[in-house]
Amino acid sequence: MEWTPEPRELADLELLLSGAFQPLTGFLGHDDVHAVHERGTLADGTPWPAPVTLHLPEDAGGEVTLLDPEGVPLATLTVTEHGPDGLAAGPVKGLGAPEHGPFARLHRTPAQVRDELGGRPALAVTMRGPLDDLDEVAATAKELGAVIVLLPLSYGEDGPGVVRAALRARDRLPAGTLVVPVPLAPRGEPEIDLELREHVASAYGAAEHLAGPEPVRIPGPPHRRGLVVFFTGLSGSGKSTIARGLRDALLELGTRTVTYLDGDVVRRLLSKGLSFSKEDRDLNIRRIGFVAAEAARHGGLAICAPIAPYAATRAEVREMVESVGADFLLVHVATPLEECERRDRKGLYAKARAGLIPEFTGISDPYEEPDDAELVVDTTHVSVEAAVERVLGTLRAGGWVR
Ligand SMILES: Nc1ncnc2c1ncn2[C@@H]1O[C@H](COP(=O)(O)OS(=O)(=O)O)[C@@H](OP(=O)(O)O)[C@H]1O
Ligand SMILES: Nc1ncnc2c1ncn2[C@@H]1O[C@H](COP(=O)(O)OP(=O)(O)O)[C@@H](O)[C@H]1O
Repeated sequence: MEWTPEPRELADLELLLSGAFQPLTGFLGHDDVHAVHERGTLADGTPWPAPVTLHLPEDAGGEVTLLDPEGVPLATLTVTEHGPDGLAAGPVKGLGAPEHGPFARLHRTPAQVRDELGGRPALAVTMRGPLDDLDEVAATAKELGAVIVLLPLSYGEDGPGVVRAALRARDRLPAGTLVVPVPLAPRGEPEIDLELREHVASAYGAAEHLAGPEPVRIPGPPHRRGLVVFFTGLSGSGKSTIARGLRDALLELGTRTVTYLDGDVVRRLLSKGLSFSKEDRDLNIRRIGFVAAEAARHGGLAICAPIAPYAATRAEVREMVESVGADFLLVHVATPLEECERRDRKGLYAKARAGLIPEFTGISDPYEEPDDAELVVDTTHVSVEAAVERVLGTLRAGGWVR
C-alpha cells in the first residue's frame, strides 16, 4: 500500500534516510519507544534521546511506500510491528527521489559532509534562529582548530528564514564555513531537543556542538495576524446571514482583506459532487479549512459558514489554521432546532421530516454541539444586526479589528 505521512514524520524520514539519525535505520517500535521514555536509550541500551515514530492506518502491513504530500514515492517501509495505537515500526529504504523545497540544493547527507571535512575537526552549530554571538563561534572554532558547520534546523514555516540567517552568518565567519540545512522537527521538551541536536551534529562529523539560541518569537499584533472566523450550526440557524453581515461590516471598515467562503458557492464549486455522508461532509470541511488557512497564512481574514457537524473535523481545521500561525475563532450559531425548523426558509426541514431528504442534520443526521466555541450566538430572540455586532465586538475585543 501507499501512505503519505504527516509533515513531522516526513521530516524524520528524511533524517533516517540521510543517516542524520544514525544509528537508527527505521521508525521505532514499542520496546524502543518505551526504553527511550524510561532510560533515554533504545531497547538494546544504545543511547537515543527521542522517539522517532510513524502512524499508519490499521490495515497497513508488509511493504508500505511512503509518499510526499504531492504523491512522490520517497521510501519503502518494511513493517515489522504495528501496534493498536497505530504506531508502525520497521526499516526504511530510500527510493532516490530528488529533493525539492526551499534551499534543497544546500542539503547534504552526513556522509557527504564528513567527506568534505576530510578528517578535519568540525564545530557544528545547530540553529533555530539567528545566532547572537558570532565572535564566540569563531573563537571556539579557532581554539579547536575546527571547521564551522552551521546546521540550520529548517523544519516548518520558519525553516527558510533560519537557513537565510545561517547564510548571513556564514558571510561573517571564517572562510570555509559550511551551511547544511537539516529538517529536524523540534521535540516538545528542550533537553530532549538538545540531546537530539547533539546526536545529529555528531552524525555530521562534529567533534563539538554549540546550540544556537532559541528564536525570540514576537507574534505580530492581532490586527495583522491571519484569522479564520468559522461559523457552525444547524441549517437555518443564521450562519450565512451573520457571516454575510460580518463580511459587509469588515469591508465597510476597510482595515482588513476578507475572503468569504460562502457555503453555497463552496458546494457548487470547491465541493461540487460531494454528498452529505459523514465522509463527504468531512472532506467538504477539510477543503474549506485548507482554503481558509491559505488565506490566513499571509495575514488575511477568512469567513466560513458551513454546518460542520463533527467536532473532530472542526478541531482539524483549527489545527490547520493555527499551524500556519493564524488565529481561529469558532462561532457556534446555537439557534435551537425548533426555531430553525419553524423558520424553514428553504422548506428543507419539511422535506426531511417527510423522509424526502435522507441524512438531514438535526433530523436524521448528527450535529455535535461544540464545547470549544469562542462565541455562542442563539439568534432566536436577537436581530441580525445585533448578532453581527456580537461577532464584530469579539473581533474588536481581541484586537483583530480596529
Ligand atoms: N442532508 C442534508 N443535511 C444538511 N444540509 C443539507 C442536506 N442536504 C442539503 N443540505 C443543504 O446544504 C447546506 C449545508 O451544506 P454544508 O456544506 O454547510 O454542510 S456540511 O458542513 O458539509 O455538513 C444546508 O444549507 P444551510 O441551510 O445554509 O446550512 C442545506 O441547505
Ligand atoms: N439574529 C439573526 N441572525 C441570523 N439570522 C436570523 C436572525 N434572526 C432571524 N434570522 C433569519 O434566519 C434565517 C437564517 O438563515 P441562514 O442565514 O441561511 O442560515 P444558515 O446559513 O445557518 O442555514 C434567515 O432567514 C434570517 O433572516
